[in-house]
Amino acid sequence: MKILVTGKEGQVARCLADRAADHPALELVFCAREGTEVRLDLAEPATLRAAVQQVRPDVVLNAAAYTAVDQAEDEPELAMAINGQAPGILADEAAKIGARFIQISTDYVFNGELDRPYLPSDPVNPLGVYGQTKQAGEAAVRAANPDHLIARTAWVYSPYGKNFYKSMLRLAETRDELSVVDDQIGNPTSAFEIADGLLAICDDWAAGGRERLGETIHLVGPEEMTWCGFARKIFAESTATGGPTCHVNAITSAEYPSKAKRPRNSRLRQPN
Ligand SMILES: NC(=O)C1=CN([C@@H]2O[C@H](COP(=O)(O)OP(=O)(O)OC[C@H]3O[C@@H](n4cnc5c(N)ncnc54)[C@H](OP(=O)(O)O)[C@@H]3O)[C@@H](O)[C@H]2O)C=CC1
Ligand SMILES: Cc1cn([C@H]2C[C@H](O)[C@@H](COP(=O)(O)OP(=O)(O)O[C@H]3O[C@@H](C)C(=O)[C@@H](O)[C@H]3O)O2)c(=O)[nH]c1=O
Ligand SMILES: [Mg+2]
Repeated sequence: MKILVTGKEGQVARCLADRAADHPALELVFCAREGTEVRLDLAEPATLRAAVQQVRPDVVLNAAAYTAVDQAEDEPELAMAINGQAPGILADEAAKIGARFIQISTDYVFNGELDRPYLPSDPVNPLGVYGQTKQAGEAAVRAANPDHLIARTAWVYSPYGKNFYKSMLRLAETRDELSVVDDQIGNPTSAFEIADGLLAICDDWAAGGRERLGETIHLVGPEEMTWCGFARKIFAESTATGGPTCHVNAITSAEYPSKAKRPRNSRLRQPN
């Protein structure tokens, strides 16, 4: 089964590539703005339709996105084109050739006011531009292609790209103290867990199954903690392996001003 993956250097895309060898029934074709045989720019609709027509996959997996949460507040139109509109165009082109569509979405579609982990059925109400654009992307995919899977994840870390885990270790090289917010709680998620979860579903599809088709699921790591707790865990592990460490001060979100407001409660749960 051929899977067209958007993005190549992103965290999830790199982990999908690393895991591909464990899934002999799946052939992954990566496309990005540059450096790939098939060129795809989510901000250029013509390249989306052309990429799907050129590769003619069985599944399109959209692993690329505009992920700069604060910067999105300053360029909402570009973020909306990439996260809100492009997924619908790709899902529509996939539908035209009978291909299924996988969209990755985020905890930031919720406002975080609920006092329990969010279920897929809970209403969305994003606080910032990034979340609004990802919500629009979800809606566009549902409307364009009934054979979709929307997998919401959160707080992604990996050895690749930019993420909180790598930022903490990098900052610790030059600092012996950091202040990290302790009033936002969520589920840190390894990009490898996301890759494994999505590829297991694709294996089912390749074998003729319809697992999770038409569903919105929550695919996150098993533990819940605050960003401050996550930072302390990162340094505890780093210390144990002789890596850099750092003292972590707990602060409130009000003490860490940022352009975009983040949800207080980002926890996601999958009911079954
Ligand atoms: N990171 C996180 O904490 C979370 C991420 N998600 C979602 O998971 C998915 C994967 O995220 P993650 O792997 O962390 O993302 P990354 O930020 O690591 O990578 C994003 C990728 O998207 C590509 N991209 C950005 N703009 C375009 C464009 N116009 N055309 C083509 N490609 C583009 C980037 O390419 P380039 O290298 O060229 O810039 C990059 O490869 C996304 O849908 C994201 O919204 C959900 C929850 C949490
Ligand atoms: C670097 C740093 C961050 N923080 C805070 C800011 C923020 O609230 C939190 C995490 O920082 P980040 O920059 O990783 O936050 P952010 O980029 O908002 O992370 C989000 O990215 C998008 C793509 C998602 O979809 C979300 O699930 C989530 O992972 O930690 C500190 O308190 N101290 C620090 O020194
Ligand atoms: Mg960030």
